[in-house]
Amino acid sequence: MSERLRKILTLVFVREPGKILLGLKKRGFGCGLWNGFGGKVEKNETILQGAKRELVEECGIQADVLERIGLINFEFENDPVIMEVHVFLTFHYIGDPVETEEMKPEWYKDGEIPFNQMWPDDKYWFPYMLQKRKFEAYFLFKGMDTILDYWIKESLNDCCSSVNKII
Ligand SMILES: Nc1ncnc2c1[nH]c(=O)n2[C@H]1C[C@H](O)[C@@H](COP(=O)(O)OP(=O)(O)OP(=O)(O)O)O1
Repeated sequence: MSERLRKILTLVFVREPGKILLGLKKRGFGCGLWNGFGGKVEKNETILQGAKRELVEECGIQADVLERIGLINFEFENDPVIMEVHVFLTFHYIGDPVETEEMKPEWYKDGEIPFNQMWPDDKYWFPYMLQKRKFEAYFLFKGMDTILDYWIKESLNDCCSSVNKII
């Protein structure tokens, strides 16, 4: 089997009944798009620790309990790197969201999520996340805007990555 490089990332959604906290990415990958809060997992931390750290860093919110709700693998055409994104959810958090150098947070009603200003894959898997249905998904992208292939299934294994090499 050929060696694949995996980038492990987190993505956290803070919820209130009927509402979700999104952040407008102000720089870097996904700049100008609304998303949850997260980023690369560092070498000295677990995926869960990385998720909690990024949530504090990006919007000042502390969440002691995060529920792992989804796992999404992203591939880009002609790119050997697989992005493995671990999606978490919480209704229990401490603090008010604050704008940071990286993200501008804003609450959205479940029915008013700005999918036209989000990653194109989000509209496929958000319904699972919003309904607390665990899911796994795969998306093959051409560039940043075009989805060439994808699948979603309603289940989530306990095991994390089949990492050959984490970058
Ligand atoms: N296609 C798609 N849909 C939904 N969400 C995402 C993607 N691609 C993604 O990368 N993401 C998510 C996964 C992460 O939460 C962020 C990207 O993290 P990034 O900003 O690259 O990581 P940081 O560690 O914060 O980066 P620095 O700017 O600090 O270097 O988007």
